[in-house]
Amino acid sequence: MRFHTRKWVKPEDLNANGTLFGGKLLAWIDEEAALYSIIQLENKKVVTKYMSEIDFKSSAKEGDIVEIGIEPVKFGKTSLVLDCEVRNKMTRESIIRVANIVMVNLGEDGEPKPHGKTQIEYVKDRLAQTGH
Ligand SMILES: CCCCCCCCCCCCCCCC(=O)SCCNC(=O)CCNC(=O)[C@H](O)C(C)(C)COP(=O)(O)OP(=O)(O)OC[C@H]1O[C@@H](n2cnc3c(N)ncnc32)[C@H](O)[C@@H]1OP(=O)(O)O
Repeated sequence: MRFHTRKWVKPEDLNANGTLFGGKLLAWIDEEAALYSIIQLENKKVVTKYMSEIDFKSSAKEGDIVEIGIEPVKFGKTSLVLDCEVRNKMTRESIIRVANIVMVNLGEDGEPKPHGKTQIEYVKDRLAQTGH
């Protein structure tokens, strides 16, 4: 799994217990999954359809740096299924794992639309194909 994004845990991200608020972490995961899908599917109309069991394994505290990892599990017809893990950058301890996040590719009408993708694509290869 590649850990693309880092976040710094700030005072506004904390719960009453003084640790990272779970809802904030889920918002970061949702945004990461959406951005990953937008880039892979080359469409900005992508929505989150489903998230599997959410397992908070450990917490993070103010000042910690967490990193968000994501990898595709399956390219469906209109969907892209992702696996996501967030871990503490210093200790590498896993904080949360969401094994199945289903993102759906939409057309202009807001209905699911086949994305035509079957595997990960890298931006550098896309640029090479267009002669950049
Ligand atoms: C470069 C440009 C920059 C642009 C800069 C943009 C910036 C961007 C910033 C970030 C942005 C953040 C964005 C966050 C993302 C949201 O927060 S999205 C908001 C929350 N989500 C929603 O509102 C979605 C509400 N749900 C719906 O609208 C409808 O359920 C949907 C998604 C259109 C799907 O409709 P449906 O009738 O269920 O469709 P259906 O054809 O049955 O299924 C579609 C696919 O989903 C799968 N599926 C359906 N139900 C399930 C289920 N329960 N479990 C598993 N899979 C399922 C199906 O198997 C199917 O997959 P495929 O076999 O085709 O691959």
